[in-house]
Amino acid sequence: MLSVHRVEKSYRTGGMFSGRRKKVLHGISFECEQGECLGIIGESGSGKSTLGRLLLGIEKPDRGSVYFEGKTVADRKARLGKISAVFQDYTSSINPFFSVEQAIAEPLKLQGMNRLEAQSKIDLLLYQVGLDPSFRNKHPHELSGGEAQRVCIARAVSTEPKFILLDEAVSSLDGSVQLQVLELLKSLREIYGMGYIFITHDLQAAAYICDRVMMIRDGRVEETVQIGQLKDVQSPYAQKLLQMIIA
Ligand SMILES: Nc1ncnc2c1ncn2[C@@H]1O[C@H](COP(=O)(O)OP(=O)(O)OP(=O)(O)O)[C@@H](O)[C@H]1O
Repeated sequence: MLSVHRVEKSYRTGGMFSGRRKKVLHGISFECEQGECLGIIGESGSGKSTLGRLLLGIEKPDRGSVYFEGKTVADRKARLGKISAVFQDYTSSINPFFSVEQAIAEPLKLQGMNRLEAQSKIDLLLYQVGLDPSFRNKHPHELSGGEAQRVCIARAVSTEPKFILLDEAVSSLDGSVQLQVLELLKSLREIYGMGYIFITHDLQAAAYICDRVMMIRDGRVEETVQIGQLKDVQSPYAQKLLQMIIA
């Protein structure tokens, strides 16, 4: 379904005229099946968000390729409405001048849905993410972090994508709100059957929601493991991450 072949990415370092580059991703390959929740975990700076941007097709790899349903994600048509994303920074993810209704309606309009259909879809989505209809006319500054992230999730789900990329989507939320949003993501996955790519530095959150986790270190895949086999990880780095949860 989502297939990544030997992607490499580097960025220029030391200013515009510097020839120096830092390699961030070193030949990463993996696959993610329809309906699967794959966690991508690693320490800060390991390249998780860079990999996420390549999966979304918003940045191109220097080498290698990302295919979704057999087509390259570089082709916007191949991914429009089929892959969506929720980021950590929910406050800047929503246009501050938009009401909740307008924010959720935006991707539906892009898909050509008419106003009447969009209205009933927004009602359903608000209900599914646990927000009552009075939220329709609120603006981002009137929402708590958890409420704003629910709006971002409603918008990401609105086009019924095959995949949602969640980049540190619960990391800024308080413990209990984080758990509520993870529960929400689980229930939406049951309703819509979509897959998640769950990028996080938090192995505990990944263990809660993912079927499988891929651990990356310095831009390389260190180990990939089914959640049920987490305690049997082999590499010292994976064992260290595991120890951090147990401790
Ligand atoms: N646009 C960019 N230009 C230059 N360097 C970049 C760019 N994006 C990322 N990097 C560098 O690539 C490396 C990996 O960054 P990335 O954000 O992918 O890591 P991460 O694992 O998501 O980290 P975090 O958990 O802190 O968000 C870092 O050293 C970062 O400084």
